Amino acid sequence: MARGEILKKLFQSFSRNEREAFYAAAQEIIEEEKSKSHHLLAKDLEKILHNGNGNGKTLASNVAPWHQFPEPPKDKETGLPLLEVKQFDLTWNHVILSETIFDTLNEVVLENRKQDVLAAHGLRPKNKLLLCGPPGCGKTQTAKVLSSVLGLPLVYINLAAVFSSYLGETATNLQKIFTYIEQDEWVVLFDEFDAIARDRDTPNEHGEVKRLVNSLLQLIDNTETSSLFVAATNHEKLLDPAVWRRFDEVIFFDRPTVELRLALFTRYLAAVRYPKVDLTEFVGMTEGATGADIERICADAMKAAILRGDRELTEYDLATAVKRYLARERVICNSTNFLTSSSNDESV
Ligand SMILES: Nc1ncnc2c1ncn2[C@@H]1O[C@H](COP(=O)(O)OP(=O)(O)OP(=O)(O)O)[C@@H](O)[C@H]1O
Repeated sequence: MARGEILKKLFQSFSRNEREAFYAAAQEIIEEEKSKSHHLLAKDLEKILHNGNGNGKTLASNVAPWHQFPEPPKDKETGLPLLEVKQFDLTWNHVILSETIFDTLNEVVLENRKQDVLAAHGLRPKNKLLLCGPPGCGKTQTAKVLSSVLGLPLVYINLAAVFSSYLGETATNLQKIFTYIEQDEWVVLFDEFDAIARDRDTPNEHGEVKRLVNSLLQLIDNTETSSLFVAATNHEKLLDPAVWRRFDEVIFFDRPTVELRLALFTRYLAAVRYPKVDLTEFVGMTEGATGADIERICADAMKAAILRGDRELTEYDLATAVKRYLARERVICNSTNFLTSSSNDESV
């Protein structure tokens, strides 16, 4: 329909208070912008239409849900979905990162937002990121924030689940995933990227696995969508160095420094008052803790204060929570040492 006609429909439906007709006309405008490849404008309009003034209420709450994502593909053997689609409403305040990582990610966001401008100069944005580092240091959280700030849904793919015991089936699963992804624009998170390399050390399988990694990276390179691909791994050393080179950016999420631990404590205690607590003491006691550890310590301390009926957190609450964390770490460390030494004994 000509643009003038759609605009007339939009205005008429508004003046007659016909919500469904208004919604339909607005949707037509969004589709028209998409067909002109004005994807960012279309996304912005969609957001305004569906989230209104940010109070979470949908304009057309009595109409069908705004965005029905297509049904995810499933693994033939297990019948389990190969991916999940999620939407988040997070900002950069929801992840505590070093300045260097933040700057790199900001650059990636800018390039992806302005991909039309780059394309006009024959350039493409960085769209393949490899996030490495120990568990609980914010890799998944970063992918969620990236999807939020780019205004795109997050497609979550756990590669450990995709890698079927039959390698042939794995290739089919990857193909199914990319057929799905090509239907729209997303941030795509391949979690446990090392699953490709893990437990497959027989010479034959190794060659096969290499082919799979290459085919996955080729699928990413050749995809028609302008999605952002993020791979995350806790075991980057298991990956072939040649794989690293295929990513536009490799970002290492290390355990947080003193400054970052202080920022994490401050972030995760934001909901309570603690005027008599000196956080630096606890920051010092938690060297080696991850973001997830500090989040748990803060939650434990806050729960203790709340259940006691206090509105203020005390030194004692935090000290108890930190001690509990340290004890837990000792248990984990001892049992890992025990498991390692007994497996060494067996091999002797
Ligand atoms: N840098 C961080 N800033 C803010 N929160 C963090 C950070 N790191 C971890 N967290 C908190 O810990 C939770 C777990 O972290 P996340 O899942 O992002 O870790 P991960 O590195 O992806 O670990 P895994 O490899 O086990 O998936 C997050 O949901 C978040 O609440």
